[in-house]
Amino acid sequence: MKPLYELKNVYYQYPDGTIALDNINMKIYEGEVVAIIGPNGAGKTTLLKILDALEFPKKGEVYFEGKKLEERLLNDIEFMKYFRKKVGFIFQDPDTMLFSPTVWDDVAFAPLHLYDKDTAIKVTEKVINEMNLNHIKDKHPYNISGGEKKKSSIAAVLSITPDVILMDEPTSYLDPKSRNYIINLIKDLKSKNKTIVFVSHDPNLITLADRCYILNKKIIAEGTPKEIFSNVEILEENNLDVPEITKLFKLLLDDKDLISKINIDNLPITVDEAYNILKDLLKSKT
Ligand SMILES: Nc1ncnc2c1ncn2[C@@H]1O[C@H](COP(=O)(O)OP(=O)(O)OP(=O)(O)O)[C@@H](O)[C@H]1O
Repeated sequence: MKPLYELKNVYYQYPDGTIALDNINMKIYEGEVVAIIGPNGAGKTTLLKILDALEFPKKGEVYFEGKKLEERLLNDIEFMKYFRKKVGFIFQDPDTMLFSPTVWDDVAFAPLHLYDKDTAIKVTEKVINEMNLNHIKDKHPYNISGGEKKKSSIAAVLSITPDVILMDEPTSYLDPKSRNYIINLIKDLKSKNKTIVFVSHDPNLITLADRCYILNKKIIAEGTPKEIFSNVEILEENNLDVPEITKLFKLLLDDKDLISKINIDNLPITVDEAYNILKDLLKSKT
């Protein structure tokens, strides 16, 4: 199967000399959910910008559907329209994405550029309803809460029904209920075979990924979320959060008196996983 994206030896340096990405090789397949984790300043946002063709590598190449993403290609109006409809980027800071007089106008902005007026209105209403934004649709985006801004900015991207969704910290600014909403949204998008690449520190979100990369300018590790989170040393070395529940199980497994009693292949990342392990363990003892 051909990858949707292929990055070959990608190197990116900002004009002030800061090296953000160094020798990145990566393939992303259609329908995959890929999580990017890494410490502050690791180049995660820069990588998403490169996948969205907002920036281009200074060395190396990025291919999308076999075509090399470069300025020349994006200057081709046909391709640019195709690509902007196909790939949506949800920025970390919703303020950078909301600029219209009302939330409704922000969600309608891209559809009005892509479709005829009636279709644009229909898709806008649909997303506003699906994302429960009716109560704020006539408000100015300055006058809504951080979480509502985040949801509005997500709606503004989903309104173009992109096949590929790039998300930078989608659960930041959100309370537990809204975080769960995003988790369910990602599950739903995954079930519709959307390709999702997200940057996050949230273990509940990262467990949804098929694959996970640790990035720190270079690719430090790649694997399933379970493989990555079981490697507590590599997480700590790269200044990454180890979920508390994972730490607890590591302590239990490191306890020589308990070792023979706990038999698990991978450390749990979430409370649900830990619950299932403990449930089986307790059942086997009764
Ligand atoms: N416009 C810019 N000009 C110069 N340097 C920049 C610019 N934007 C980012 N950088 C630098 O590039 C590096 C990578 O930044 P990037 O925003 O991609 O990291 P990140 O992993 O997303 O960080 P965070 O987790 O803090 O959001 C950092 O050292 C950052 O200071």
